[in-house]
Amino acid sequence: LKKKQHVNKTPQNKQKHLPPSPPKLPLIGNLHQLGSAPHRSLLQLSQKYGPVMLLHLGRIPTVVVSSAEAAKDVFKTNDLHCCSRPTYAGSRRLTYNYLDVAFSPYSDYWREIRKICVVEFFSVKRVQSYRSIREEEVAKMVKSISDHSSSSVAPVDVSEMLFALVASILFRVGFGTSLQSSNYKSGKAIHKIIHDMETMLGGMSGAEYFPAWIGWITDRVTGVQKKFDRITSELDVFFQQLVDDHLTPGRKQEHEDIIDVLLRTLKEQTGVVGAAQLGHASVKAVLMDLFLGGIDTGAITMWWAMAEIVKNPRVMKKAQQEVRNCIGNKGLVSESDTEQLEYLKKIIKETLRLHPPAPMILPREAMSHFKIQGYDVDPKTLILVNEGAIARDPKIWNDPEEFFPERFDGSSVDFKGQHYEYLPFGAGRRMCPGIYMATTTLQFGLANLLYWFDWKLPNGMKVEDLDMEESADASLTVPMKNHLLLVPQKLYQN
Ligand code: HEM
Repeated sequence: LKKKQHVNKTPQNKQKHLPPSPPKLPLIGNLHQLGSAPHRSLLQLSQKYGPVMLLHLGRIPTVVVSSAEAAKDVFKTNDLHCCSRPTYAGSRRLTYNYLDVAFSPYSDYWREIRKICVVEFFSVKRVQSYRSIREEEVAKMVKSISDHSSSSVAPVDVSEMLFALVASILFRVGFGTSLQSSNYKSGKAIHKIIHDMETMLGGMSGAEYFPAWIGWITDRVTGVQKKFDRITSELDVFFQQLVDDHLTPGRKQEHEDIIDVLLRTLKEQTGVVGAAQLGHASVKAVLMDLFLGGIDTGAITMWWAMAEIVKNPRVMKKAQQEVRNCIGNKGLVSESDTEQLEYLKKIIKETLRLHPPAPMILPREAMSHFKIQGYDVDPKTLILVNEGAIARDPKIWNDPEEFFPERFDGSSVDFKGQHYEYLPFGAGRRMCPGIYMATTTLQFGLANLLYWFDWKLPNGMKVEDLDMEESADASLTVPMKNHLLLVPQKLYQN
């Protein structure tokens, strides 16, 4: 009998053409080389070992990709071979055993839940339907900055303010509740809990990297697991309460929020009232994605954008002129106005190039054998694409370290996953579904900050003194190391 041929049969070890690897240590492999800012350390390693490297993170073989061509091999040519996510104890607990979208391995379930989310609440129509919420929340932020600036010359903490803005919008759109009425209340509290979760997920726990018995010991020693479990349970109580509230008969509904949409979809799909009970874990898992993926990415992008704008007075002046010419003395920036702000859009693009909030994208896992730039990749290999490094590659970008929004003048490069030199939202089947939701908030929030206020550094600080260092705590997302403190000066009366 002839043996069945598989298209992607894994070659025998000796025939394999594996990517170059830095030397590794027993047991930990190359883990010690990741450091606290993995996108930076991996860039340095790639300068020595090339744009496709094979590392061993403890027991996990990991291919690290740092060039646009290699990223294209991953996200376009071989997307179907590697569109799964690795399964680790931390993400399993967090996602109710992978009932979410972001961490779920590739499966029929993932295809179905992602489709529901994309069609039901990431669509342009649905995002636009939440416009009045964004307008109200931005107006509240403008008012609170105005009140502050009329009574004080002290700086405002722009970072926390932006966390509060994005979280307030997401809480109302997604959860049908206000941030202030939740336990988290402030941008500061939200920032802290998301940061804690992401640092734990980014660093993962010993159990992921080492054989089970050592992992168990390291986790006990570091206390990571205990903290992780505490926060996960706290969030579960919060999400369950939200689901229960939404099921209360006669509940007053401000609009159809994402929980309503999910509960309705579940009911329609099963056709049986009450069967939605079965799917509550799926609803909570999706809420967890929105909580983790939908707040800090946007807040961090606006935080970096404001820092770059203040650091580059030429850019601030040009952006302010644009928005003020467009709005005039109308006294109101509406969301439709922001569509015309071409320079502001380039500022956002440039911010996402120089400071992508998730510079390592999200890890993928190979499902079958395939090749990247001619190198063999085995099934179960972890694949990390260093998007942050590619977006600063001097072979692709002129003066890559400069913040220069004009580099996008007349350029067709966008972040929709077709330009492999620039992938702040990832690409392929796992690409971020929240792009439109995110960019709508970014444009509208920044347009208002630039229309209503001039922004100055505090205490006679010079732009050269503004510390643009990245935070280095091995988290999934990378904010600025220090909070951005700025003095607002109001230009118009509202
Ligand atoms: C500036 C804002 C944002 C950035 C830069 C960003 C970036 C990313 C990146 C890099 C990925 C991984 C893509 C891949 O693996 O190829 C991702 C996935 C994801 N993002 Fe976003 N994101 C943003 C905003 C949002 C928002 C607002 C939401 C929801 C409210 C969201 C929800 C998700 C989800 C659910 C996934 C997982 C998709 C999947 O695995 O199928 N993101 N995002």
